[in-house]
Amino acid sequence: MGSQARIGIIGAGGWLGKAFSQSIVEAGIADAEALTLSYRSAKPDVLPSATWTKDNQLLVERSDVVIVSVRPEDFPAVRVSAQGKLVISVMAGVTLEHLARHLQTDRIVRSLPNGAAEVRSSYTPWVASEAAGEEDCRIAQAIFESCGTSDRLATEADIDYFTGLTGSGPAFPALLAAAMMNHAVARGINRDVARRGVNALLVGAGRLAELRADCPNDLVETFMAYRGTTAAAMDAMRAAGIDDAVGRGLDAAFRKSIAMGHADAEAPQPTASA
Ligand SMILES: NC(=O)C1=CN([C@@H]2O[C@H](COP(=O)(O)OP(=O)(O)OC[C@H]3O[C@@H](n4cnc5c(N)ncnc54)[C@H](O)[C@@H]3O)[C@@H](O)[C@H]2O)C=CC1
Ligand SMILES: O=C(O)[C@@H]1CCC=N1
Repeated sequence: MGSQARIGIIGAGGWLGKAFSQSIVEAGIADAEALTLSYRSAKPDVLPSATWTKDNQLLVERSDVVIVSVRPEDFPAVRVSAQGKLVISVMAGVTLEHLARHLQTDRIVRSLPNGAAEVRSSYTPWVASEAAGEEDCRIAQAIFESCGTSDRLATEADIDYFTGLTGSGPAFPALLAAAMMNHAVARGINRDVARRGVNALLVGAGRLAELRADCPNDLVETFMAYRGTTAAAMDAMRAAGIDDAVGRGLDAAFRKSIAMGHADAEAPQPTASA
């Protein structure tokens, strides 16, 4: 398919759809002219030389690869036949089996990027259906790596697990940062100063992790070794159950992803295409 791959993105006006459409062009996987992008209400004002449409069946017909990037609850209303096409889903909880049945193709890649795709720093795990060939997997991986890093996983259950671990993952440092900011403000620290300080440490911690490429446990141990303020804080956080809280959160995300897949299986079959 090379640089002239014809790629369609259903839901290209959204957070991930917009990020992928831009990163695909930036990485030279497809020219903007080879992209067909769909939206539901207002036409986005990015990539003006791509073809923008509200007609998802037209999008499929104009594309060799179709990326589905609508919210899971909006997927049943996407009534298209993608027979013979490679479909790449980024939707949480929608199984390979449901994708194949609903979109009428057996060439499927199910993936789970994260919101850092917007800054080309997603981590995107993925699995492929049996009928997806080597070239299908190659282009899928190139698309994922246009906005970060990626790994092919062994099983679909692993995708359900990674949905919480890395798909939802950027929310968790944000949750920690929000708790820190709330604590600072409750102590009477000026809100803007607290926001700048906490945002800066979030970015700094990310850059440190990128530079050192350590296992997170090693970074924690480096701080613990001072036996100073940081160790006092982390000992107190662990005693309060931070490891247990994180484990419970990841288990809840895994269960939710599996439950979304079961809800799909029980959903009524689509009756029409286009
Ligand atoms: N945002 C995130 O951090 C992550 C999201 N995901 C998954 O990616 C998918 C998209 O998520 P976001 O981009 O965050 O959601 P979003 O709500 O920003 O984007 C979805 C877009 O799809 C459009 N849409 C809905 N039905 C449509 C239709 N029939 N035709 C054309 N466009 C339609 C909506 O108007 C919206 O612009 C979801 O399924 C989500 O589970 C996966 C990993 C991370
Ligand atoms: O919360 C969600 O369902 C989506 C999938 C992973 C991140 N956002």
